[in-house]
Amino acid sequence: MKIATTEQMMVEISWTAVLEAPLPPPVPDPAGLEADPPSAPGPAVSATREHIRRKNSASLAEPGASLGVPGVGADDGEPTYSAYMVECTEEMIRSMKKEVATGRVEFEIGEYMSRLTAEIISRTEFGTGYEKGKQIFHLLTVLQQLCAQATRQLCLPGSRFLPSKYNREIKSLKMEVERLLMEIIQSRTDCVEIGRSSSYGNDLLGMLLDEMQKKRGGNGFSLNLQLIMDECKTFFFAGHETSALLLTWTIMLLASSPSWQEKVRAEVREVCKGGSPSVYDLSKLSVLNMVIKESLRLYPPASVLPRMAFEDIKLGDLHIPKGLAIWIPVLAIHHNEEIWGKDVNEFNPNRFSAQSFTQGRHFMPFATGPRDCVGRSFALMEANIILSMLISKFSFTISDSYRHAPITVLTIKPKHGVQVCLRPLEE
Ligand code: HEM
Repeated sequence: MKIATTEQMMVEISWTAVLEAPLPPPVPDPAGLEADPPSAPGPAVSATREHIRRKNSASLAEPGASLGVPGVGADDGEPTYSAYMVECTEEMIRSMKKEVATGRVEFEIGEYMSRLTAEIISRTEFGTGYEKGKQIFHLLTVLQQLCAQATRQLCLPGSRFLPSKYNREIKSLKMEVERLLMEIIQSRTDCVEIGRSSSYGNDLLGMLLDEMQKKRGGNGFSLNLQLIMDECKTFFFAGHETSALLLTWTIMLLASSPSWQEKVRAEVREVCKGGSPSVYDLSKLSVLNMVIKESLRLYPPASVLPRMAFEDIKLGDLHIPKGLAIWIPVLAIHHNEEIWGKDVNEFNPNRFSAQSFTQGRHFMPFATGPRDCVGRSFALMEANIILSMLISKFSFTISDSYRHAPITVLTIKPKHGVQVCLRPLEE
């Protein structure tokens, strides 16, 4: 038996052996691995995440919900996430068409996808307050870039407490973000307190506030505001860049592969008949779904998954001691020739066709187990809607200025962006 001894360092093990090892008992945590305790969400937050997971899965499974009806869902008249997605994509397509009309041909599509997914998550989280939401997310993006800089530098213990220019900048950005978030939260709670509204709203923030209130049994209202603010930030970080990257890489792959682009377009035309996609349509877009999966295999936005062993565990012939930090190398697993075959590095969506594909534990763009992605259905619905709308309005080819340079800093990004040439299609 091999013994992994060094704590807090990356373990070098045979991932194929681990993946083939029988799974330990499923309760309470299938792999005996869990995310760091400090990041574990509280009960109200977990309930909200579960609500989102169910709401998303239900809306994907529910046939007949027309996304074309502006802002209205199929069942209870509340605005649906999908309606926001269609609306925001229509706005982006209109602005792209205007630019094409002025003679512009080349677009750095990553920028557009990043703006679009930020717009969608801002609306989903903050509903009508999304203008302020966008402002918050802009500040969070700057904050994220600043923090990413720190990962590339050698940090001495305790250096984050020094009054350096860098630390002061981070502190003032954090304070500004929290001030804006507090303003939004305060105006919601005020509306309920003075009786102008009976609920905190149908958006993500409203759901969080409702859950917190329920947990307090409706008595008085002293919310854990820090928890709510942290959760708002988590959703933005977790659901913005990952989705933008999925879309950007998929467009790069389709722009480089005219035959797959044509296959997807033909399918979208047949299913959507020239209109906006409905939730019912999405489940029929099988070619597009295969393309999205292959894109997630080749460029999984989350390239590694950090875990910590909470107890001694045995995986195959490998002993993992309690407390060991483990990084699950998703990118390496998705590019393992033993698992995927000789064409592992090629774009071949056919490998995900119903006949040939068994998902197993080898395909994990959204992780697996109890801490998998709660936004999975949301992300897939968003990708299907945006790609089907874009592909029916434009044909795209990869530009000569594109330089293929994926870089990995937790997520996999195109270092120099993805430049594509757009040509509007006849309506
Ligand atoms: C293509 C898009 C996406 C990908 C590839 C992705 C991937 C992942 C992965 C791999 C994890 C697990 C991380 C870990 O355990 O270390 C995760 C967690 C999470 N994701 Fe996503 N995600 C995507 C989109 C979204 C969206 C759109 C949302 C929100 C609407 C979202 C919300 C979350 C949240 C809240 C968690 C933490 C769950 C928990 O800790 O219980 N994700 N995501």
